[in-house]
Amino acid sequence: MVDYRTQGQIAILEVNNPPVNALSIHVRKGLDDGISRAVRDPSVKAVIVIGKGRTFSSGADIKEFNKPQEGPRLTMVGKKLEESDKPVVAAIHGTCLGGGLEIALFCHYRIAVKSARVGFPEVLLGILPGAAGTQRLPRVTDVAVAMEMISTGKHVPAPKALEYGILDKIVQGDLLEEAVKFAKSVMGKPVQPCRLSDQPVKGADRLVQVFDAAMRQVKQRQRGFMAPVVCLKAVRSAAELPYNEGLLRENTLFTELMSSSQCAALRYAFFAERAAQRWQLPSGASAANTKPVPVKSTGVIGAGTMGQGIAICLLRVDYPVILVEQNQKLLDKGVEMIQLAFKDAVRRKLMTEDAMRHCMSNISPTVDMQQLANVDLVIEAVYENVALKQDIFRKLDVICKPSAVLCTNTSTISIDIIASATKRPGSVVGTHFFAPAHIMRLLENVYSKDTSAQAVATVMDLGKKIGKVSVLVKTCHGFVANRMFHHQGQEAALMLEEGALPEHIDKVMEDFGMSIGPMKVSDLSGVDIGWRIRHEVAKMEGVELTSQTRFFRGERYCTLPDKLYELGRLGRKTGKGWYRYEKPGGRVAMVDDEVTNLIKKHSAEMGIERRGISTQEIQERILYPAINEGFRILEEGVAAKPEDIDVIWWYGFSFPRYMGGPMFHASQVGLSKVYERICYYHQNFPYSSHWVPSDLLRKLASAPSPVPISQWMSYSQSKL
Ligand SMILES: CCCCCCC[C@H](O)CC(=O)SCCNC(=O)CCNC(=O)[C@H](O)C(C)(C)COP(=O)([O-])OP(=O)([O-])OC[C@H]1O[C@@H](n2cnc3c(N)ncnc32)[C@H](O)[C@@H]1OP(=O)([O-])[O-]
Ligand SMILES: NC(=O)c1ccc[n+]([C@@H]2O[C@H](COP(=O)([O-])OP(=O)(O)OC[C@H]3O[C@@H](n4cnc5c(N)ncnc54)[C@H](O)[C@@H]3O)[C@@H](O)[C@H]2O)c1
Repeated sequence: MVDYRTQGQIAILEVNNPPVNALSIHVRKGLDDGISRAVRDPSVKAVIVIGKGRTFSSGADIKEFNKPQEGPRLTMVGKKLEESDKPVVAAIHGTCLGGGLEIALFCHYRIAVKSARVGFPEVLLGILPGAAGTQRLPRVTDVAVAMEMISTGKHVPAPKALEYGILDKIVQGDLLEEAVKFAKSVMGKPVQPCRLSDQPVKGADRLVQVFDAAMRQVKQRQRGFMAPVVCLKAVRSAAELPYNEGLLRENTLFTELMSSSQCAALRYAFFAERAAQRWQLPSGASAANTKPVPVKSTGVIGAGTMGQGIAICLLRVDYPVILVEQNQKLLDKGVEMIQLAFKDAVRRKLMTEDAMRHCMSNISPTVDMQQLANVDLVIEAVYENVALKQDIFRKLDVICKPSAVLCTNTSTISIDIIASATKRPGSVVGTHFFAPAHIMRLLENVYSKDTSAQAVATVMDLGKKIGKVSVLVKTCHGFVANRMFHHQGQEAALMLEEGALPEHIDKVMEDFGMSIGPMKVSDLSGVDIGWRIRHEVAKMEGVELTSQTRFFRGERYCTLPDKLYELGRLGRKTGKGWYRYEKPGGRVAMVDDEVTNLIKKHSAEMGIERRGISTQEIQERILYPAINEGFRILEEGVAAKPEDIDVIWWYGFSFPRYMGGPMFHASQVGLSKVYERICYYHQNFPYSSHWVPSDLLRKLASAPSPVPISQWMSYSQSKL
């Protein structure tokens, strides 16, 4: 796990723990033995710590977190490195994260290649750097930088780390050769000035202002999330206490966080997200045995809200995009909006002017679908209308080359239905982006009964290339995300007519931890989207939905969202929806009396006496129907595992990751309790089928002891 060798008077400790050199027990032991041996050996005059493979070190081994600590502790190993009288140089490439950076900070010098990145991502796991990181970083760089890095977990590129004083030098060429040269240059120099534990905290005189400002930011950015707050307190203690006392304080805070439910949720999230990438089809084809179609050119059909965002995603990573619209006016508008989004990114320093010009030069706008003849992959993003989508796919079948992957961004329509319009259903696959498509990280990829493994591999790979988190699900109406979210929308509307207001519902859910409440989400996606879906379904079933409709498909139906749509209040894009915005496309949601009056008038018309609705009721009526639907989705095999559902919620709906997603949340609340409340609402609202408890939930809730989330699927299969 750590190879020890000498090169002249230099000892080299090479960490070798693929794939990312996590500091597992054998690595800590290897480093401990290695430094002792180097210190003992009189012929050794300097030491280099370096990582083999793709990275220096990704930090502590997260898989060891729930187990009793064995072997030397990281702080003990670090202390030995620091106490060595022979200079110790950390030679960094790839990533140097968490415990990896702590090890580097115990070394007397740090050099790195330009492409390296350093950081303390512990906060994203709900903990803090617990091997002296909170005490040592503010001694090597300014306390403000330390607070920012530790409370956000952001990776810092090597040139910035050099500027911050975290690195001593950036080297070019072979890292080990450069490290040897560097080690020779410091051989024999006293190491005492390089021991961070002896250094004062930098910028301690500004501690109070820096701490207050950082705390304000953290609380505003990440409401309810404990770890960043505790991280800041730990760094503050570095400036307030002597080094050894600071270490004890860090340890106390670390232990507190490590045992929290938020940390458990975030560890779950870390592995769940990676597990989602290991997709498998019922045929046995999987990520491991399927190659994607090479994609060099792309097409997007529809330059509306979603088409624009999707095109931006593709252009940003250098894919040429043929953008197709139904007429020149809408095409020009779409291109203009894309340009505006890029300009905004330039203004916010997220890209350079040159990069923007390059992206724009890669768009070929057209109203002629024939231009798509040679593209490798097309994404359709026209209105949510079955006949229209089928017509488009019929044409694509004729126009596109045989190897092309034909994707649809439909948010609800079964991929089977769309694919059936072509003679190559194997090439048709859902790529469900979330609004705003160039910002939201989720890509819900959807396979039909015919989708080929290669088409699936292609869209999963595309997701990675454009920086999305992809989750693969089986087709059905609404897939996973919208199928679950739909019930939230229904319940929210029903609560509005019973007595709640949009701002109440949003406040409760935002206090729960959602970054924006469901009514604001509806405004963001567009009130027309839901309207189109409901009316499309009604049309297919030969039903006319009117302002008087109270039941649809045997279910209680609330016409409020339809009334909003009929007023032209389509959400942010028209500057009015459940809220008022400063302008069309505006972001600041303001309570609008017109909406309050509309809701109250609607309740009166429906003969409903409005009542106060408690926080608990709002929370449960928003979350539990979605959770119940999540269990049905698992029962039907639409999602392969609960973890996939939770990934969809973090990235598609900004569900607070530190609460683990709706399915993990249910497991924390206790399935028997969740089941009991769902039964209660089912009794009270018998005309809403989303309250009919799922069989899988019932089975798991009645298990003799709680079934861990990782075993839900195997438990349910064993009970079939
Ligand atoms: C217990 C008491 C300790 C007290 C002391 C505290 C010490 C310290 O302060 C705490 C920490 O360091 S906390 C740690 C702070 N550090 C972090 O939070 C860094 C977390 N890691 C990352 O951010 C990314 O993995 C990298 C950027 C390193 C690589 O990204 P990439 O190239 O896209 O690759 P990828 O696909 O992401 O990973 C490849 C495989 O490696 C696996 N794995 C990865 N890291 C692991 C780890 N630390 N561990 C175990 N496994 C880890 C990963 O699961 C995956 O496995 P799979 O079976 O193939 O699925
Ligand atoms: N808006 C969302 O939040 C969201 C999220 C995920 C998925 N979706 C889905 O994405 C799709 C598009 O939604 P949107 O919100 O971008 O709609 P939109 O109304 O903003 O844009 C649709 C665009 O398609 C164009 N179009 C229609 N017929 C066309 C044709 N024959 N050829 C070329 N272009 C044509 C329209 O002119 C329009 O510009 C829908 O299927 C929707 O369900 C929307």
